Amino acid sequence: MRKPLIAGNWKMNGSLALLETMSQTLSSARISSSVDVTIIPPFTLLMSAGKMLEGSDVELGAQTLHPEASGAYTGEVSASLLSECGVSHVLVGHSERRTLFNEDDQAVLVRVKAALDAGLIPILCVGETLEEREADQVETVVLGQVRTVMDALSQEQCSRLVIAYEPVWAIGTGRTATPEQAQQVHAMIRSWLSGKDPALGEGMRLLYGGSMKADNAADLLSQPDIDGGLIGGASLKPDDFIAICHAAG
Ligand SMILES: O=C(CO)COP(=O)(O)O
Repeated sequence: MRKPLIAGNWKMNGSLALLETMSQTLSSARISSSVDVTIIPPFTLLMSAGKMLEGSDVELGAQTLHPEASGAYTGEVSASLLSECGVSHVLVGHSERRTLFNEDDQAVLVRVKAALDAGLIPILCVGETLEEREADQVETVVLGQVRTVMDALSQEQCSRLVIAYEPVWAIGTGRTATPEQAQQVHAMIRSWLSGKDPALGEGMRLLYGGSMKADNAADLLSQPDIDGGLIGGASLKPDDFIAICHAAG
C-alpha cells in the first residue's frame, strides 16, 4: 500500500510571514497520519522552515540543487547544505528548470544522483508539452525522461525516488488534466517500472501536478495510480493546501 504524499512547491513565492502562517495552520489541521506532507519553499526560507517544522510530521523539500558537493559555484546550493536546513526531499527536473534553466536529462540525472548520495529523496518531475501531446508523443517524452534516470541507477537507488507527472500544459494554467488523462499516464509509467522490477512498480509513489486544487484533488487522488500531488499555486493558500491534504487522507 503506497502512502500518499502531498508536496507544496512554492516556486519563487511566499515569505517568512506565509511560512509562519502555513506551519501554524498545518500543525492545528489534524491531517491524517496516513498522508505524508512536504512543503517546498524557496532556499532563503529553508533554515527557518526547518526550525519551525522540527518535531512535526510535515517534511521539508528544496526546489533544486547543484550536483557538486561544494566549490566555486556562485549562487548555487548543494545537497549537504540543504540537509543542514532539515531538508529531506528535493525537486529535480521540474519543467521550469528544464525550460528556463536549460536542464536536460543528463543535468537531471546528475542532480538525482547527488541527492541520493546525500540521503535526500529526489522528486523526479516529468511531463510533456501541449505540442508533444498533440503530436501523440506523450509516451515517448514521458518514458524517455523516466528512463534516462532510472536506467542509470541501481534498483536500490530507484526505490528511493518519487516521480511527479506534471503535464507542462497544466502547470499554472488552470487547465488540469482530467482524472482519466492523468491516470492513463500514471498507469503507463507504473507499467514501465513494473517491467523493470515488479516491486519498484508496486512501491513507487507517482504524484500528479498541474493546477491541482481543493476542488479537483479528490477526483484526481481517487485514481488507482495517483499517489499524491505536487501542488503549485494552491500550496500558497494554507486552507486550500490543507483541503488537498485532507482529500488525500
Ligand atoms: O508546477 C507545479 C508544481 O510543481 C504545479 O503548479 P500549479 O499547481 O500552480 O499548476
